[in-house]
Amino acid sequence: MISISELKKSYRGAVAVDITQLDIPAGESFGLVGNNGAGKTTLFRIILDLIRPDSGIVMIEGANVRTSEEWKKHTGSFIDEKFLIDYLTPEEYFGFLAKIYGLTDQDLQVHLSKFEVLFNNEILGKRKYIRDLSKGNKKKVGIAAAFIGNPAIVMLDEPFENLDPTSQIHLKRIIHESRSEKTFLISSHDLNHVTDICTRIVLLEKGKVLLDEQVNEQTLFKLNDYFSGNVNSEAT
Ligand SMILES: Nc1ncnc2c1ncn2[C@@H]1O[C@H](COP(=O)(O)OP(=O)(O)OP(=O)(O)O)[C@@H](O)[C@H]1O
Repeated sequence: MISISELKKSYRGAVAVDITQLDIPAGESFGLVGNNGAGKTTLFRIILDLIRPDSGIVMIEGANVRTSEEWKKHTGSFIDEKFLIDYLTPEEYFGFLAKIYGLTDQDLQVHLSKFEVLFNNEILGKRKYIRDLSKGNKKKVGIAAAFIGNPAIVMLDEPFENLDPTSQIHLKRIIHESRSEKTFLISSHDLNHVTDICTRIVLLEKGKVLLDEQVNEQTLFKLNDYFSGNVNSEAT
């Protein structure tokens, strides 16, 4: 369970995140949507203790992320390319993480085999440094890394961005297959994908929760209306 209370973050007086209460139960596939600048990445960064909020608390499994290290053992994430180590090859990077999480070489091979189709023969065995991979392939490395150690919680910021359509489909399959055993937090501008893989959608506007609902047959229509400007905030 992730519990967010009275969370506020502003930059030079401009609100980036303002959330009174948001609870994400274990096993939920939580989708976060919102226009550019709505506060999605800021929220994810605060949850991961990468940014200090002005006020408020984020708890993961009962541990305050600001003061505990405990949550890190069961939280995998990929927010952006800064998570990667550019001067390593993907194999070296995965091996480095495997050591941190106490995986054997065999464990790591089993893990990576789940990403074989997504990797499309472009990631492993290429003797390329991560810095020389395409944006989409870097994203694949980061996503596969987020799953290392079999974390109970996986947070992915815009995972479909820069992936070709085939890779997007493979990534959706990977997420679908592990939905029963993990809590996912996924931000995305792709309304079709996010409503397809998530069980709950939260729409942020100027840092505030504008819509919070279990995905149903109306959700995609509502979101399309909102993003096409057909409704105002109150009507959503
Ligand atoms: N380091 C920073 N300094 C100043 N303002 C910031 C900083 N980081 C974020 N912001 C501001 O906070 C607000 C929320 O930004 P954030 O990146 O969280 O939005 P987002 O929903 O992830 O947007 P996008 O869809 O474009 O990725 C924006 O107004 C942004 O300009």
